Amino acid sequence: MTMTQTTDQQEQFVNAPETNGQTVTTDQPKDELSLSKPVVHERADVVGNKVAIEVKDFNSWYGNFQALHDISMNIAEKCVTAFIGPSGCGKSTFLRWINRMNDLTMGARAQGTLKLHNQDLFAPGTDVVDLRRRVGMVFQKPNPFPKSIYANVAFGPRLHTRISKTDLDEIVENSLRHAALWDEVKDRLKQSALGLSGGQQQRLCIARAIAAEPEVLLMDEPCSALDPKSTAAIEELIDQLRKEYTIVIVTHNMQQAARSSDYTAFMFQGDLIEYGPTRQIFTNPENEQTENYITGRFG
Ligand SMILES: Nc1ncnc2c1ncn2[C@@H]1O[C@H](COP(=O)(O)OP(=O)(O)OP(=O)(O)O)[C@@H](O)[C@H]1O
Repeated sequence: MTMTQTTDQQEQFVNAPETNGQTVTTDQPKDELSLSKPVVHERADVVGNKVAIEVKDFNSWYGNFQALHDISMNIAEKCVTAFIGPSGCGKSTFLRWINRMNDLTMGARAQGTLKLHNQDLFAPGTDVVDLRRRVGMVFQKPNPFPKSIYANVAFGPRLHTRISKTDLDEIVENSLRHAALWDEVKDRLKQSALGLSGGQQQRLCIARAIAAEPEVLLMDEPCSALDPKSTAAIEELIDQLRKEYTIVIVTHNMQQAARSSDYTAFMFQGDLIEYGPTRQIFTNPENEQTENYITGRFG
């Protein structure tokens, strides 16, 4: 993997990239919607919040195909940041670098700066297993292990620490409570997680991520496989979790982004087009592409 190290410190402002000569051309066709210039935010979208994740001049490729172009942004601590944009624009690719899941993808490589709480995620010697504990991930399709409900939640703590049964019981209960699932499963902790409904399985996956005491929770379309009631439960949960965790969510659901997030990033064909407070993006976007997308004119 090629990484360019930079020594830049955290900046208390957000930069969306310009389409200057640095942007590498992809083989992806760009239609007329991409012709308007990406907005440059000069300042302050996360002012008032600490920066959890710092991204600077971040590029990513799959083989020769460039999937991300010069992404520069700060992601606020203990806030919800939503990534929106049409299919294939690079949302998941970006998310999967934050805990280096893309290390596992053949041909994936990245260049640029990505820091979590000022720690370079690509610095030599980075403990990727620990990074994935610090940056938990919840996927589109609930993916509980074929184990008991208890064992699913206990999995991370057992992996990372030597822990007594009493302490583990406490972590399991707390995590399930945090994930708003305890009352529904407390009498069947030893039963298979696969017997839970889809919505319950997704909350179990969130409990499993929380049990490892992460700093960041990544959620890649966490509700797209769920019914409206389960979706509402997850959104309510996100609202609770934002008090303790930095949450980065990818969603195709505009209402969900508008309801659940503090900041929204709009991406198109690998570029970060616009980024700012969710209210501003949804009520007064600066870029016509953003407006076209959120009003459903494409995507
Ligand atoms: N493993 C891979 N190998 C090659 N190309 C890939 C791979 N994964 C993604 N891509 C390409 O990278 C680009 C960005 O994909 P990505 O999945 O990040 O988009 P996305 O915005 O999350 O899309 P969606 O909303 O459909 O999930 C797409 O053109 C996609 O085809």
